[in-house]
Amino acid sequence: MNIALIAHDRMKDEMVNFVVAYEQVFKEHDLFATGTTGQRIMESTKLSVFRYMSGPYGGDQQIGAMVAKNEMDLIIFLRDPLMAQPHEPDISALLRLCDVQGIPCATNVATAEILTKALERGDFAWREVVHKYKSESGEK
Ligand SMILES: O=C(CO)COP(=O)(O)O
Repeated sequence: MNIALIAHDRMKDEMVNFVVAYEQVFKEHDLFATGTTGQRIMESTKLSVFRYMSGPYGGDQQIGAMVAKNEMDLIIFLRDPLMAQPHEPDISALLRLCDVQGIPCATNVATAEILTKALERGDFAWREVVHKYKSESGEK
């Protein structure tokens, strides 16, 4: 599965602690992140993370492009609910695209934990059908 990990600055410690706790689950998957979040995760784990640009410089939009193409299977996006972000339109756009494509998206750690346990249990197997269809149909 393709999984995106994104955290705003005041949420980054929480993200790192979460990913460390579930490293054994995440190591079975392809991980993507915005720039700084990905760097922090790689510094604290043995995981390899494909890093897009930092969020304010377009990273949310780059991940959004994958979501638009139905290539992302799960998003964990620990948003800061108490601080306005300069790139709020990009954040809203990413969340909107998750709803367009029906992609599970956790915006707090409690939801992230439930979705990660579901991932571990194999509840995301339905996404393999999407990947298979896309590769067989040549859909871009
Ligand atoms: O701003 C972000 C998401 O909106 C996160 O970006 P960084 O991971 O580069 O800090």
